[in-house]
Amino acid sequence: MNAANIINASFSETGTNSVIVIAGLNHYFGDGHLKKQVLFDINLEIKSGEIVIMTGPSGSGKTTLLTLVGALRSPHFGSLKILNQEICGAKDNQLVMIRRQIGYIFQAHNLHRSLTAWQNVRMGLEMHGTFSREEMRHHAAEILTEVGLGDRLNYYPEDLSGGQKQRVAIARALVSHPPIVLADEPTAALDSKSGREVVNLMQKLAKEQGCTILLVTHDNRILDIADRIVTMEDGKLTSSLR
Ligand SMILES: Nc1ncnc2c1ncn2[C@@H]1O[C@H](COP(=O)(O)OP(=O)(O)OP(=O)(O)O)[C@@H](O)[C@H]1O
Repeated sequence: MNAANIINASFSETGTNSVIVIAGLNHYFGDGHLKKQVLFDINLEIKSGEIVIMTGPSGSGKTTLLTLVGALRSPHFGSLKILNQEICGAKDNQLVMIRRQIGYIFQAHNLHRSLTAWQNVRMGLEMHGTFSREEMRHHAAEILTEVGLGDRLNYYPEDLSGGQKQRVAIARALVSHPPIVLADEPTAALDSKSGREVVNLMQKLAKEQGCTILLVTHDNRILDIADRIVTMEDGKLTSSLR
């Protein structure tokens, strides 16, 4: 059984379908007199397959919460369970295992400039170490075709438009069918038409794969893809709308 299977097995044993459970979470930056609390008593539960959008003013703590959910840093106080694994106080190797279950999409697509679209997406599978070279080639080509880039497999990022690059990033995040996808301002660098295409694509693939999405955005034009909208203000979750 590999790392991913161990997590999936323990998740299904719980009988719950909440993939993200946050309770009484507090987080700080800095030390001593520079110590500043940025998240205050966050409580949030996200169910399997839900698309949740988090909005709120700049500096309110959205990205900080997203990086904690992504196991990219450890919370200071409270409880944060991802796929039934406690992140608070988790060891580095446990955090690495959890990260393998999460697809990340950022504002800047973060593609490797020296790799083609196909190679960039294949990287999303290589870290799992469970796919043969042929399977990786096949799955990468298949998902790039699904996002409308079947004729751009061998293009380098610099030869693709902003929207196409973001579609490669979506393909890379979703190629391994992760149970959770986290997206930070995925449309911020795109015009409204490309932004709409990108979120429609994320919604379609997520619903097909049954994956949960937590997406941070200032872009009011894409709020309609959410099953639920939560708002962060001054480090506190202030509202939750369905
Ligand atoms: N690494 C860090 N060290 C110190 N303070 C930080 C760090 N990262 C963020 N902060 C502070 O934490 C607070 C929340 O920042 P965060 O980036 O989470 O907000 P945000 O809501 O995502 O903002 P934006 O919408 O502008 O991206 C801000 O006051 C920010 O200055």
